[in-house]
Amino acid sequence: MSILEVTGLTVTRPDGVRLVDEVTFDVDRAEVVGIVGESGSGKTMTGMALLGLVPEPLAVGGSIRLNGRELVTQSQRQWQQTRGREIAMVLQDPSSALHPMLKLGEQLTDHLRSHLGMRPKAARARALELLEQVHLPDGEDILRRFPHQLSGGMKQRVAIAIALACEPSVLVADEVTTALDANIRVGILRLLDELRRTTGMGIMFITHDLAMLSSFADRVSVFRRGEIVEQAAANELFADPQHPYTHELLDAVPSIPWKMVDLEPVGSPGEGTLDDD
Ligand SMILES: Nc1ncnc2c1ncn2[C@@H]1O[C@H](COP(=O)(O)OP(=O)(O)OP(=O)(O)O)[C@@H](O)[C@H]1O
Repeated sequence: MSILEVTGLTVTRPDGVRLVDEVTFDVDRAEVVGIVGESGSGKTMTGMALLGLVPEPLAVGGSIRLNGRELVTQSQRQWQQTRGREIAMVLQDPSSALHPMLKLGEQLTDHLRSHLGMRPKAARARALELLEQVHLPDGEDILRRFPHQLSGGMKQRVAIAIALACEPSVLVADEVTTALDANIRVGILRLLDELRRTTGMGIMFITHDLAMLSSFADRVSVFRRGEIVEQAAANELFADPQHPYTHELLDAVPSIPWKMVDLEPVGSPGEGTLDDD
């Protein structure tokens, strides 16, 4: 059974315009589902709907079942329980997940204390464990730093560590590599690839970069104007795209460099886990 089943999801403006229009897809355990499409096609809005974060006065309809439980009809209080615990999100700008004036140690342990009710000592130990899980060496040192003292790639790893804290079943990763340099981007992809294997977490990976999905995603959904126009296993989609819009997207990619990147295990020689810039 899929851990996440989205059926006929809609996000509608008060004037009746649908920003997300009858979207249906699912995510299995340890699976990466790529969501691709042009700017404004409803990718982020779909991700926001999965976390109960669609702003008023927009209305959400359809069904989102997570681990068999319906989310669309739940109360704000229930959403607060679901967010972070069962489903988490990482965004393009890691700074949005981090308070600029607080040391990372404080932020990580506060998060663990408030979400899991951990005591200070246990929260600190868990924070170090999480930093190790995202391959940030010298966790003690990281915990003493402020966000601005880390590179973009390191900050994104910390944001991922925070997202992992409550061991969510699904991670929504929205353009998480877009702001990063190419080599650091590969490091983050390898990390996510490792995490889904080791934790069983499903990943909904939103990107405008179809090429990137060729070596990373198991399945791909192509969004256009709020709708899914094509949905297929990644290898099928790249080998034999069906929809004219998918052809258009593929034609816009000069080559598929990522196809050549066989994702190696994280921490393998040459990756450089400490991606300071
Ligand atoms: N708060 C809002 N109220 C009304 N419309 C909105 C709101 N936020 C976004 N939209 C509109 O919803 C549509 C879908 O936006 P969304 O951000 O989901 O697109 P996207 O595919 O993620 O694009 P991008 O790749 O640029 O992030 C767009 O037309 C956008 O203008």
